[in-house]
Amino acid sequence: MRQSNLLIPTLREVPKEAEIKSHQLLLKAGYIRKLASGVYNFLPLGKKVLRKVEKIILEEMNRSGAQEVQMPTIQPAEIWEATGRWYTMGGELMRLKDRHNRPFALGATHEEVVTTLVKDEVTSYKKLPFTLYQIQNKFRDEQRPRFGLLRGREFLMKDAYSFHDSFESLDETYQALYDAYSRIFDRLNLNYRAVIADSGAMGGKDTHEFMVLSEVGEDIIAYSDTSDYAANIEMAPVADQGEKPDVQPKELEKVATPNVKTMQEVADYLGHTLAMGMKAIMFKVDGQFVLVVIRGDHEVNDVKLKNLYNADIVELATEEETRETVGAGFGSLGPVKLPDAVDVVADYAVQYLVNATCGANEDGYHFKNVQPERDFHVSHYADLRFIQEGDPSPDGQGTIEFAKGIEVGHIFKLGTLYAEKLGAEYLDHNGKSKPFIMGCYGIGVSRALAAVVEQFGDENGMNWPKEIRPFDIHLLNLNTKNDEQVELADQLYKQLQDDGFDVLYDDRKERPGVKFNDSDLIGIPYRFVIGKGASEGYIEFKHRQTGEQKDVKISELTQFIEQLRENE
Ligand SMILES: O=C(C[C@@H]1CCCCN1)Cn1cnc2cc(Cl)c(F)cc2c1=O
Ligand SMILES: [Mg+2]
Repeated sequence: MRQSNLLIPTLREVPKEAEIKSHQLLLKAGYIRKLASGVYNFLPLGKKVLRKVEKIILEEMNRSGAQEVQMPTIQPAEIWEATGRWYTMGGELMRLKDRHNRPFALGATHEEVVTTLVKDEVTSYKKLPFTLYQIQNKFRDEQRPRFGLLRGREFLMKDAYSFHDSFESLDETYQALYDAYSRIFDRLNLNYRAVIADSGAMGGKDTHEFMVLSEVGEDIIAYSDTSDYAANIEMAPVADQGEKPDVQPKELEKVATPNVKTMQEVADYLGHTLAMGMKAIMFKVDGQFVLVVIRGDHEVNDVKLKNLYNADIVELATEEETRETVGAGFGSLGPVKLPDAVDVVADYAVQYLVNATCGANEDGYHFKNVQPERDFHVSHYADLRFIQEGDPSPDGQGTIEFAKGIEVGHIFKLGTLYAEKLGAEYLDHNGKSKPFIMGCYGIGVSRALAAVVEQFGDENGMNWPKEIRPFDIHLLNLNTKNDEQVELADQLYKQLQDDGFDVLYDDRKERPGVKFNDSDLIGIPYRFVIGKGASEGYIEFKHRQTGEQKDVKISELTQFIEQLRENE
C-alpha cells in the first residue's frame, strides 16, 4: 500500500490522559482514536493488526473443534431476568429500550443468549458435547475506563461456550481450550502464565486466567520460585502453617490507648510487633455482620471470605453501623466481649497467638495478653488472608513471589447453573431430562493486542511480532524529487510485492526525519530506505527489533529478504 493513500495520522505529542505505553503508542502511531471515554475507533493499521489477532484465534479455536457462530449484541431483558442478572448486574450492564419501550441489554457476555439458543435447538445427549464461539464486541459500562484498550467500555472478545452431559466431558473440553489458549498466546509471542483463579460471580469450580506479565497489569499473580505453581492472589491458598509458641499466657489486661488508631500505632504504643496485634475488620456478608480477625501483619482476602460463606455480596461495614453494633469505632475493634449478633471468624494464624493485643470494643482501649479460646471464641478458623511474598508455595515447592498481570483470557467450568436457571435440558441415554453441563471461555482480543504493545513497544514506537505485523516490509523513499530514485522506488515496491511481501511504501512528500519517526512508531520489523546510496546500487536496511542496520545491494535484495524470512 502507498502510505500517501492511507489514513495513518501519527502524532508528535500524545494526549496526557494516555498514561501507559500501549495507550500512548497506539494513539501516537495512528492505530486508534478515542470517540468517547473507553470507546475507540480502530484506524487502518489498528484494524489490520486486530484482524490478524482474530485470525490466530479463529485458527486455534477451529483446530480445537469449536464451531464459530454469531450471536446478537442486543439482548432482551427477559433472559437476563430469568438468570437474575438483570437485577444483580449494576450500572455496568448497558441497557436500552426499543421503540416499543421494551427493555434490552447490550451484550456484556452471552451465557443467557447461548443457553437460550441451545435450549431450543438441542434435546438429545447424542448431540453432546459441542462448543460454540464468536468474536464480537462486548459492552460493559466500566466505572473508570482507563489505559486505552486495556479497559474499555466497548471491546472485542472471543467468547466460547461448551455443552456436556458429564463433567468428564467438560474436563476434556476445558483442557482442549486451555491448550488452544496456550497456542494462541504463544503465537502472539506473549510472556504469559495460566494461573488458578477465582470464578467470581460465575460460580462453578475450576477456572484459570491467562495473565500477561506486565507492570501495568491490574492483577497480582502469586507464583512459586521453583515450581510452575501460579495463582491469582485472590485465590492463592495459605496453608495452616503455624504452631503454638511455648510462651506462658498472662492475665488479660485492659489498657488505655488514647489517640492510637492504626495497628502500627497500637503496636508501637504497647511495645510489641505488628504480628502480635490482632486486626479485627467488620464485614457485612449478605447483610449479616461478620467480624474477621487476622494477625496484624496480614491482609484480609475478601474473595476467600466470600467463598467461605458462599455469599453473593461481601462488603465492609460502615463505621456507624459498626459503632451501633459493637459500641466502638474501627480502631478499637476486637473479638473479646462481642455482642452475639456478630459472627467471628479468624485466619488460621490467629489461633497460634499468645499474649496478643486487640481492640477492647471501647474507643481508646485495647486488651493485652489476649488468649484465643480463653478470652474469645471464633465460629471457625479458615484461610482468610492474602498470601504474601516469601510464604511457602501452596504446592509445597519453593516460596511465593509476586508479579503484576494483564488478564487476556479466562476459562471457566460453569456446571449446570445457567442451564438450570433457563430450563435448558436434554434427554440422556435413559430418556431422562437433565440440565446441560457448561463451560465458558473468554479472550480479550483488543486487550491482547494492547498487551503485545506493552510487551514489545519501546520509547520510539511499536515492534510487532511476526504473525500480527500490519505489513512485512516498510519501504521508504527519501527523495521524491529525484525522478530516477522515484522510478527505482516504484520498481522495488512492485518487485517486493511480486515476491509476495505485504509492503507499506512511504511515497509521501515528507522530510526524511518525519519518515524515520513514523516508521519507528508504526513498528514494521523490516525497513528498506532508498536514499543517497541508491545511485551506487545500494539501499539501506534496518531491523526494527534488533536495531541492526546494513547496506544491501539492490541486485541481492531478494536473496537478502529470503535470508531474513528463514531466520524469522
Ligand atoms: O463474562 C464473564 C464470564 C465469561 C467470561 C468468558 C466469556 C463468557 N463469559 C464474567 N462477567 C464479567 N463481567 C460482566 C459484566 C457485566 Cl455488565 C455482565 F452483565 C456480566 C459479566 C460477566 O458475566
Ligand atoms: Mg476474568
